[in-house]
Amino acid sequence: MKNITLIARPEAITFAPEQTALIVVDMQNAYASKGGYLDLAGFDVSATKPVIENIKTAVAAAREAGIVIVWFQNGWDSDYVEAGGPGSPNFHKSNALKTMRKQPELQGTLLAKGSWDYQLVDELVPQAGDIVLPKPRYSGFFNTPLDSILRSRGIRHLVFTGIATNVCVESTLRDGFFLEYFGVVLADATHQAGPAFAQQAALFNIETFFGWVSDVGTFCQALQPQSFARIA
Ligand SMILES: NC(=O)N/C=C\C(=O)O
Repeated sequence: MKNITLIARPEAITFAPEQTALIVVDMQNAYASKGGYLDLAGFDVSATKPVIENIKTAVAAAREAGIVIVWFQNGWDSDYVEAGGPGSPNFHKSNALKTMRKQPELQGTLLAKGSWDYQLVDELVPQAGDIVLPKPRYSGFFNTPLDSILRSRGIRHLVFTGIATNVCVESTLRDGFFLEYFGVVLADATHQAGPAFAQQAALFNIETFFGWVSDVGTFCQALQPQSFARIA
């Protein structure tokens, strides 16, 4: 297949579709829906609808171009054994766990496997051939088979979408950088947890130190000739 050149910041990046994965990070009700974990913990999720739509567009374009789609779901068993106890920093820093300690009636609901909160939003549905991976911490590389799955397919480029830009997207892209993956974020297919400056800071860090930043329209445009070539 022909290489694709994506216009991005700080410069364009070229990749082969068969060596690329589109990573959709944690598009669960917890992170994108009213009544989900972030909302209950006091984070603003009012602007996530366009992000969901943009991810849908990016996923469709990537699939058409032969790019593998990896969906992450963040969370733990409903007894929170996988979340770690007081000996884990996650126990102290996870705002989901903290929210449930403050509001014990929520215990067993936030980010618990099998719950509505854990489910991907209704608008985003993995298809046969996609890879769906649970993850127990912010980085998608930690305690998951992601690295071996990517290596076994010769994948070297990762295009990131999802929530939250400044937490799980950035953590996964950074870990990927250390493992020699090229990471690109589609900015309008991501949303931060926290104030707008958290989004700007994450994107600044990524484009300056760890990877590249582009957007969904530019990504689709870059893939389009590929799609036409495949159809013709
Ligand atoms: N998916 C994420 O970026 N998660 C951010 C915070 C959390 O899970 O507590």
